[in-house]
Amino acid sequence: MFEKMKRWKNKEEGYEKETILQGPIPAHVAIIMDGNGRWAKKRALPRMAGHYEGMQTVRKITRFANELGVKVLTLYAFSTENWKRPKTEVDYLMQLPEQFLNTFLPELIAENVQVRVMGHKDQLPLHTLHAVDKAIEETKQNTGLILNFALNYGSRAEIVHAVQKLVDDVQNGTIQASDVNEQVFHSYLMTNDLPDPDLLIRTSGEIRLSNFMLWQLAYTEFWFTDVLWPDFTERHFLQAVHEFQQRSRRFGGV
Ligand SMILES: CC(C)Oc1ccc(CN(CCC(N)=O)C(=O)c2cnn(Cc3ccccc3)c2-c2ccc3sccc3c2)cc1
Repeated sequence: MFEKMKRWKNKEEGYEKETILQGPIPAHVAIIMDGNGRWAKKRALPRMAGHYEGMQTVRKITRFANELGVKVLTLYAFSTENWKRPKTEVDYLMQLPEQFLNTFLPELIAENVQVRVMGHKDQLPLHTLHAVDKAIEETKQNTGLILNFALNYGSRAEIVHAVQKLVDDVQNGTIQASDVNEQVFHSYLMTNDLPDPDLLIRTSGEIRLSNFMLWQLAYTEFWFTDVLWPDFTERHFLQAVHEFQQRSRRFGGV
């Protein structure tokens, strides 16, 4: 009994922030944020309540990742195509970024966070686009955590677009076909000035990549959890980082 208790205690201790800070902190964490709708349904709430709670979790985890010393946090708001959603929900979703930035931008600036967008922001409604461009502009000098939102992002489209640009450059003589290697190819991707993710987290029990960063995740540790995104806490984030530390220790070993 005592042994069991001790093991359980150690398990608990494994996730203390102080313990985690003694090990390697993943420089780039990518999160597929999934489960807002299910969270709302479980509580017989409208789906928008799930998105609102999901946005609160974005705020909480951004703050915590920055505290831990994570360098890049890439967030993919995994959402089925908007055309499948009722108009009220799409309208709500499109105003959520402004609400998020209006209340959180001052804190992001104070925390030296740099807001970035990866993907096609031009398809956002003008009012959303203005809020996003303002946040990018007002934080681009910051040198702390890079908060990178994947918007209207698809990895295969990103790779095809990189190939198209590469072919153009070979044809117009900018580079020789023989010069092309993995580093050159990476420079044509949207993440060309970011390190590959060290840790990928996906919530709500889905075990899929959903066309997300397929090239960049080649050597990334994956951590899946049944926890729904609105229920995701700093403690879950610590569990994922602890797991990452356990694995990278083995990676170092033979
Ligand atoms: C710089 C950043 C703050 O600005 C933007 C951020 C995102 C978008 C694109 N966007 C909303 C519009 C759309 N494409 O549906 C989504 O990707 C999308 C789809 N579901 N959810 C709900 C959700 C909320 C929280 C977690 C997962 C999903 C979101 C969504 C809406 C508002 C916020 S705020 C922080 C995250 C977030 C996510 C546009 C601008």
